[in-house]
Amino acid sequence: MRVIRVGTRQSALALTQTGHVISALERICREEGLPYTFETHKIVTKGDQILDVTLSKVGGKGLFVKEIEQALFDDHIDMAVHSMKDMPYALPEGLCIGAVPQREDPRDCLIMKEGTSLADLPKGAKVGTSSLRRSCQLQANRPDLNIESLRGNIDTRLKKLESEGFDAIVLAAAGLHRMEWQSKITAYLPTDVCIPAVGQGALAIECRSEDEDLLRLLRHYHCEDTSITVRAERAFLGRLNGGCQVPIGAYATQDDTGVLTLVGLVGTPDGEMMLSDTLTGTDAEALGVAVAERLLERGAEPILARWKG
Ligand SMILES: NCc1[nH]cc(CCC(=O)O)c1CC(=O)O
Repeated sequence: MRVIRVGTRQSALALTQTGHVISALERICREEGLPYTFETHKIVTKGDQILDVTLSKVGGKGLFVKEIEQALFDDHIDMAVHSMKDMPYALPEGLCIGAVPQREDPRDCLIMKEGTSLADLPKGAKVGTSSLRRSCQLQANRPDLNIESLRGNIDTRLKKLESEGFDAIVLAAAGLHRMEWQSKITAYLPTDVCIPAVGQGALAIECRSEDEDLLRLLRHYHCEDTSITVRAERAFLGRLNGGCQVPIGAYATQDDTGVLTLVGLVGTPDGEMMLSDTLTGTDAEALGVAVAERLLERGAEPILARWKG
């Protein structure tokens, strides 16, 4: 019997999604008769320590994953459960994504005090998000809205809706679904109104590339449909070299014939500039790069340059 040590952040959402992953792996082990048990290891990341500061000011990629990856290298844990959208494009040498489970709902959603849709928000309503991508697309749609910073884990953000006088806040539907808080959702923002973050709604199971034993188990849990669409989105991100401080979004889908459609977005946080483009293809990486290059040709470079630093 091998004990698999599973590393995770210690936010309520991280622990819940790690619990789901472990349950799914335990079920696979029962069904396949495989000799593994699982143990949760909580790890504090730099991102958790600075949740109160605007992350876009601090900058840096992978704030929620570095310490966890170090624990993999140090052999303190065997695998890690991450939100895919927190993963930087490039993985350190020696680590790999052993499985991408099936994606949850990729959409953003509004949680409102009153009303039932974005259109119901009064002129000048105070909307909470610290995501430059969400701010860009909301402002493009509703320039009158007052977007204000909202930091913290999702439980903290939901509390701030009440305590800090927001009319609405924007969160990823996936996190709320995993917490079984879907009843708090007022309205889903369609993916063409608010293009999601790269990898939103998906998880990444990371492990050491040399751990073939664990990789063999993880293969049973892998969802290739999710993985291929996320690869297209991440190739887009990689070509633009974007971190979390850049208003970038991308969303890929696949039809039953295997053809991928990828929509990519680059904009400014005030929504005054917003470039998006859609292409179809069958090679995920090539498609991601092609959409990124279309946007670069159309003037994305100066937008990206402004937010590097
Ligand atoms: N930015 C933090 C973060 N990282 C992953 C999720 C949950 C959704 C997901 O798995 O994509 C969230 C919360 C949110 O954006 O509302």
